[in-house]
Amino acid sequence: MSVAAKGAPLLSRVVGYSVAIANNAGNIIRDIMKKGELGIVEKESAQDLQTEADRAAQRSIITALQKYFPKSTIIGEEGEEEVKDLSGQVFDPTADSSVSGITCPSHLTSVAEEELVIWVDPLDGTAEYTQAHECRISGHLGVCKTLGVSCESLLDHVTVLIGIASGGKAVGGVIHQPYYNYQNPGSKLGRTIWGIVGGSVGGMPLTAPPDGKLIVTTTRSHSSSTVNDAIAALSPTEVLRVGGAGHKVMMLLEGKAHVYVFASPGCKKWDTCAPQAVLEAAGGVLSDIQGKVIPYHASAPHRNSTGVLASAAGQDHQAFLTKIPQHVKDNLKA
Ligand SMILES: Nc1ncnc2c1ncn2[C@@H]1O[C@H](COP(=O)(O)O)[C@@H](O)[C@H]1OP(=O)(O)O
Ligand SMILES: [Mg+2]
Ligand SMILES: [Mg+2]
Ligand SMILES: [Mg+2]
Repeated sequence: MSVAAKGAPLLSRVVGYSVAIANNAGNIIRDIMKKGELGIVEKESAQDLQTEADRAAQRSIITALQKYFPKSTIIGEEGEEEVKDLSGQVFDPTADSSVSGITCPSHLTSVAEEELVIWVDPLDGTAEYTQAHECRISGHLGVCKTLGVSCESLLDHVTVLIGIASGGKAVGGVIHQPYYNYQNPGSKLGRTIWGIVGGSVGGMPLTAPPDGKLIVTTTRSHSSSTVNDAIAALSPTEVLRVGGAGHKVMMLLEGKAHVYVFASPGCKKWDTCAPQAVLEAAGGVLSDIQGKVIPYHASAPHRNSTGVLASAAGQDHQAFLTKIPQHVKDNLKA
C-alpha cells in the first residue's frame, strides 16, 4: 500500500514522506559539494563544524515536515535560526510513491501527530564531508597522505537522519546515504533505509556479521582515552574507525560490524534516534554505555552524555555491556 494512501497509519506516512524528504536533502548535499562553496563555520569547537550543506539540508527537511505534519514537534541539529530564510519553496514528498510495504505494528497505528517528536540530523558526518572537500581542493587524488585512505572514501560516511519518537521512544527512522555507490562513476548515487520498530524495514538487504570474529566500529574523528578503553575491553578482532552515527549503524545492518561503541558524550539525540529505530526494527539493540534506554521526548537533553553502544541483530548486547569497564561508565555521567 502506498504510504500516501488514505487510511495508512500516520507513522507509516511520516516514514514514507521522510524517505522522499531525506532523498531530496541528499541532492542538496551533493550539489553544494559540487559547487565547492561550503561556508564552513565552527560551532562548539573545531571538531564541531557546520556547512551550508548542513544548513540548506535542514531548511529543506524541516520546512517540509512542518508543512505536512504541523502538529508534531520537530528538533533539528542546526537550531531554529537555520530554518528561517525561506525561498518559499517547500519540498513536496507526496508525489514520491517509491516506498511501499511500510507496516506499522498495531500498538503504533493510532499514534497522533501531537505525540510525535521528530529528531533531524540534516548531515551526519560533517567532519568527513568537510575533510573530503579539503582534500579535493588541495588536489589530492587517490590515497590522501594525511588520511591514508582516498578522500572520496569519506563521502559515504555522510548520512541524513530523520528519527521519529513517540512516548519518548524511537519508533521510526530513515537513514539516507547520499554518496552510496560513489565508487562507480556515472551510477545512481544514494540509498535510503527506513524502519518502524515492530513493523517493517526496507531500502537495503540486511546481512548478519561473520561468525568467529568480533568487528567493532567506532569514531574516526572524535576519539579519546575513554573511547579507546571501551573498545579494547571488547577484545575485538578488528576495529573499523569511520565517521557518522548513521553510517556505523548501517554497517551493523549490512554485516560489516558486530558492535558500534562510542564511550563519549559527543553524540546527540538527532544522531541516534533514526539509527536506533531502524536498527531495532531489524532486530538489533541501541542503548547508552550503561545499557539504559535513551529517552527521545521533546524535553530530553539533546546530548547523549552517557555514550552509545549498538549491537547487530543476533549479537549479545548484554555481554558487550558487561565488558565495559566501570571507569568508562563512571567517566560518562548523565
Ligand atoms: N565531539 C563532537 N562534537 C560534535 N559532534 C559530535 C562529536 N562527537 C560526535 N559528534 C556527532 O556524532 C556523530 C558520530 O560521531 P563520529 O562521526 O565521531 O562517530 C558525528 O558525525 C557528529 O555528528 P554531525 O556530523 O552531525 O555533527
Ligand atoms: Mg554537527
Ligand atoms: Mg550527527
Ligand atoms: Mg549533523
